[in-house]
Amino acid sequence: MTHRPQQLPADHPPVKSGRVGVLVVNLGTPEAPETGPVRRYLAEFLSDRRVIEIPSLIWQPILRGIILNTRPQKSAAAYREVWTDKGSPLAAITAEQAEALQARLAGSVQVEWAMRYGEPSIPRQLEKLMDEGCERILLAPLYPQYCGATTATVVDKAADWLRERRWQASLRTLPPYHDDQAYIDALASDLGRQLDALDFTPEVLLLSFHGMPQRTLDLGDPYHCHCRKTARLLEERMARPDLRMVTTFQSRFGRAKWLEPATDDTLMAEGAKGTKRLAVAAPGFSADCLETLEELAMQGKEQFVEAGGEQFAALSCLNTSDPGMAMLETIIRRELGGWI
Ligand SMILES: C=CC1=C(C)c2cc3[nH]c(cc4nc(cc5[nH]c(cc1n2)c(C)c5CCC(=O)O)C(CCC(=O)O)=C4C)c(C)c3C=C
Ligand SMILES: [Fe+2]
Ligand SMILES: [Fe+2]
Repeated sequence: MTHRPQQLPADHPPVKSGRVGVLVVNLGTPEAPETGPVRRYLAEFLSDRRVIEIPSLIWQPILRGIILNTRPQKSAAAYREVWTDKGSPLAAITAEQAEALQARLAGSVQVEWAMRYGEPSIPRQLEKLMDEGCERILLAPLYPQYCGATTATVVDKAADWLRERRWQASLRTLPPYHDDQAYIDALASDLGRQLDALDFTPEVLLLSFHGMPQRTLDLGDPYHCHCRKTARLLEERMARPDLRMVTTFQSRFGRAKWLEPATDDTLMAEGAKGTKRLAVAAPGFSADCLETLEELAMQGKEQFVEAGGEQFAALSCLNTSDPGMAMLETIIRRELGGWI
């Protein structure tokens, strides 16, 4: 058979090609700090089988019958405490990170951002990148520590989109970077700067990571080990012998046993045993969000002070700081090797 150059029909859309896309992804957030939007967000999030590993037949009645009738109102009130004129902090900061990354990577790649739950969705943004001619796409879940409930579910969502397409883009995924020198250096420098700018000298620096059910560790999820390794490397890198560093897990949900020690219990225990000055950082969160701005900075302060603590500071996440963006540029450029 002879090969003939392909002829596109006259009404075929123009074919752009050969570009490289980067899609940065974070968890997701409601559209507004009101009960209805928070219920929609929680319904999607808490129906993910990677997040709640209970058979649907048992879990869905509990979710629909109890949780979605009680939690949205309470969570909406918490979201209102941190909402900004640019919307949810998590979405606003993720958008700014994508913009800053686009400026750093200049013309060679197109950067977009997505939320795993809610909008802008992963399929919508992958579609946008492909429409712009990106046939190679790096999917970058901004979770330094790998977890089935976060990293894997981003990849699942992208794979669902690929499955529906005749013409697939080539996808790569950003590996976890919990022990990457660029990440540890960025945290050490940014947290060091923030600690030095405080008007008091903390005795304790709490490193609070998002919690997970203990069962996921027993089943082999590397999340807990990744958090512990980040904390160990960070402590070594910060080299502050006068600062006691303690690793904890926050945001316990439901009745099952979660990873310990819990952040809230630890804050109360520190206050009760005479620690007066404490700072808390959340190295596993790429962007400030409800869990850092409300749960740590507001509730955490209350827990510490009520138990006897005196001075408390919640340090910012890397967000769009120079060390944070330089780190993201480094790890993303490395993963784009051979593509740009
Ligand atoms: C069983 C429930 C949950 C698991 C497992 C879980 C894991 C997990 N979550 C994050 C990061 C974030 N979680 C955030 C909010 C949030 N998380 C849960 C529940 C679980 N998370 C709920 C119900 C909520 C919503 C708020 C509330 O009602 O309390 C956020 C913030 C989102 C925002 O809009 O600001 C982040 C970020 C990680 C990294 C993780 C596992 C490692
Ligand atoms: Fe969470
Ligand atoms: Fe929380």
